[in-house]
Amino acid sequence: MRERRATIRAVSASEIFAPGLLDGQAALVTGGGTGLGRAAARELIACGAQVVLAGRREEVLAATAARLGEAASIVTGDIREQEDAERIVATVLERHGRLDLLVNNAGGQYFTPAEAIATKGWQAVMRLNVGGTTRMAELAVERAMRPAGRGTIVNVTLSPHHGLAGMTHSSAARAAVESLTRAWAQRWAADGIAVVAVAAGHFQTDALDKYPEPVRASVARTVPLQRLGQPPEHAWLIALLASELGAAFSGSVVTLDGARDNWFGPWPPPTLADEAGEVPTEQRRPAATR
Ligand SMILES: CCC/C=C/C(=O)SCCNC(=O)CCNC(=O)[C@H](O)C(C)(C)COP(=O)([O-])OP(=O)([O-])OC[C@H]1O[C@@H](n2cnc3c(N)ncnc32)[C@H](O)[C@@H]1OP(=O)([O-])[O-]
Ligand SMILES: NC(=O)C1=CN([C@@H]2O[C@H](COP(=O)(O)OP(=O)(O)OC[C@H]3O[C@@H](n4cnc5c(N)ncnc54)[C@H](OP(=O)(O)O)[C@@H]3O)[C@@H](O)[C@H]2O)C=CC1
Repeated sequence: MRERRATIRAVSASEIFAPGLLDGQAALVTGGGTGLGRAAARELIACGAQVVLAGRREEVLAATAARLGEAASIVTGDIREQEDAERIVATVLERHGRLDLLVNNAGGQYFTPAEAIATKGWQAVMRLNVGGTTRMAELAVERAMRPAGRGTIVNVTLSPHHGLAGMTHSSAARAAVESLTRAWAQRWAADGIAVVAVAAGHFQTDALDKYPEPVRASVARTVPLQRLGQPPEHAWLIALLASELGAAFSGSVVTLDGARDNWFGPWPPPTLADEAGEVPTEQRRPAATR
C-alpha cells in the first residue's frame, strides 16, 4: 500500500514532518487554489491527507489540483452563499466520508484609507471574512465534526494586531474572527473539536500584486526579519495544527509574522538619531533631588 501511494503522489515528502503524520485525514481548504491555501494543501498532502480545494474560480482550482495530484480534488462555490457552502461541505463528505480539518483560508480586503471605506465596502469585507468563516465553521461542525466527535478548524487571520492603517475593515474583521475562535473553542470543546486562529503576517503570494506599488516596495521592511514570510512556513504551521498537537492549541491565536506585531520600525528611528547615529539620552537629576 505504501509503495503504491509513493508512485501516485505528485507532491514530494514534507521537509520537516514524518511521513504519514496525517494519513487518513480529509481536509477542506477554502481558497485552496492560490497562495497560502495552495501551499497549505500541498503540505497537508505531503503529510498524507486527502484535500478538497474550494474557491469560486474552477480553472484556478483545477490547475492547482493538477499540480498536487490524486490526493487533491476541487469544489467550486462562494463561502458567502449558504447554498454554496452547504454544497462544499456535502461534497467533502460524499468523497471522503469525513472532514477532519477545515482551513478557513478564503478571505481578503482592499487597500484604502479608513475614511475612504464606503459602507458597502465595509460590509463586503465583513461578509467575506466574518460571515463566510462563520458559515463554513458552523456547517463543518454540524454536518461532519460533531457527529464524528472530532475535528480541527483553523481560521486564517491577520497580523499586525494593532491595526493596518490601509486595511482597517480587515483588521476589524479579523479581530472578530479571532474572538469567535476563542468562543468556538469553548463552545465545541465537548464535541472534541479544536479551533485555532493563525494570524499571518506579510507573506509572499501573488495576492500582493494587487496592492499599490509603494506598499509592495516597502512591506518587507515593516517586518523585523526584513523579509516576507514564505508560504511553506505558513503551511508547516497548518500541518502542525492538523496533527495530534492541534487540540492543545484550541482557543489560541498563533501569530506567524517574523515579529511584525507591535513593531514600530527600526531602532533607532531615523528621526531620533543624530548624524553619527547616536540616540540622545535624558539628563539624570542631581543626586540630592532624586
Ligand atoms: C499588505 C500585505 C498584507 C496582505 C494581506 C492579504 O490579505 S493578501 C490577500 C488578498 N486577497 C484578497 O483580498 C482576495 C479577496 N478579496 C476580495 O474579493 C475583495 O477585496 C472584497 C472582499 C472587497 C470582495 O467583496 P465583493 O465581491 O463584495 O466586492 P465588490 O467588488 O462587489 O465590491 C463591493 C464594494 O466594496 C468596495 N470596494 C471593493 N473593492 C474596492 C477597491 N479596490 N477600492 C475601493 N472600494 C472597493 C466598494 O464599496 C464596492 O461597492 P461598489 O463601489 O462596487 O458599489
Ligand atoms: N499574503 C499575505 O501576506 C496575507 C494573507 N492573509 C490571508 O490569508 C488568506 C490567503 O491569502 P493569499 O493566498 O495571500 O491571497 P489570495 O487572494 O490568493 O487568496 C484568497 C483565496 O480565497 C478565495 N476566495 C475569495 N473569496 C472567496 C469566496 N467568497 N468564496 C470562496 N473562495 C473565495 C480566492 O479564490 P477565488 O477568487 O477563486 O474564489 C483565493 O483562492 C486570505 O484570507 C488573506 O487575507 C493574511 C495575512 C497576510
